[in-house]
Amino acid sequence: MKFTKMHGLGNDYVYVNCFEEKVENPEEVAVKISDRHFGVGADGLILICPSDVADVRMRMFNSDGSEAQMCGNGIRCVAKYTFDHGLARGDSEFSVPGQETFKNSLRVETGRGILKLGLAVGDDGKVEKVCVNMGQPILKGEDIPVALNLDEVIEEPIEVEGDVLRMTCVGMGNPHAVFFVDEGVNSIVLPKIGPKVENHDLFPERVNGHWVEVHAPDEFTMVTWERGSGITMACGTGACACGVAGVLTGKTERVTKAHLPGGDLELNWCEEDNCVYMTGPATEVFTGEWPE
Ligand SMILES: N[C@H](CCC[C@H](N)C(=O)O)C(=O)O
Repeated sequence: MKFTKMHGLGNDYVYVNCFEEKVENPEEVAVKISDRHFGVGADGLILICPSDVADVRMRMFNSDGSEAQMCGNGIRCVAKYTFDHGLARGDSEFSVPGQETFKNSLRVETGRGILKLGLAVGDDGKVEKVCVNMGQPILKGEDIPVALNLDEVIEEPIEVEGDVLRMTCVGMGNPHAVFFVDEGVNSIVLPKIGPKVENHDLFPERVNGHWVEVHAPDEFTMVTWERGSGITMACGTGACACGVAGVLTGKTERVTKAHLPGGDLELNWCEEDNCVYMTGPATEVFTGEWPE
């Protein structure tokens, strides 16, 4: 099975072009291929598949084999692969309301519907940066899902490891729990608190956890414990959830820069269409053959 290793800010996945390859049991392949000692090494597996309703379809599997509805860093790499490898032409325009316009765009079918994205193409004709319309944030507790009968989950108390933390929950197709910390994100012991949050009883489908330090109304730093993958260098859907949580809690504005361990993402929760726009890089590292 041919694969391409790509990453978005160090959130790295093994990508398989399913226009050419067939992956029988992606859940099992994801676990084996993600192993950083006995496999290729990645945060998971992403399949780029034909679609009847968009240019391509993305299926995303965490390193524990669980399938997720969306992946922000992943969809930027799917767009880059699709354009660079000629799976689709991407020759229609894309614009962020009141902001920049991209002359190349693609539509990707995901677990949360069809998402549109703009491509910034370099002089070499390859995609360098992608602006994704990530859709509208999901705020109602039961839709995120989190077992709280609330229309919005903002700074709600949750007991973790004997401590009471204040949690803001946002869905981006997948579930996110956001914790604002005053003492700085370097104080967070992710291997200890991450799994407790991921598997907390309040989350029927588990959850991605993020700890956020706000520096200014337009800038924050975040660290992540991902559902199904643990600590990652970046989480695109998570960054969007943190950007939305910042507005809901009055801690940040709608346009923010997120600093993640692997680099920065530009976020804009657009008032005009209530959609979250995320802009960041996508990188192709190497290709290879997986023996099975
Ligand atoms: N672990 C996530 C999927 C990957 C999300 C992340 N890598 C991103 O860039 O959005 C989940 O199970 O919901």
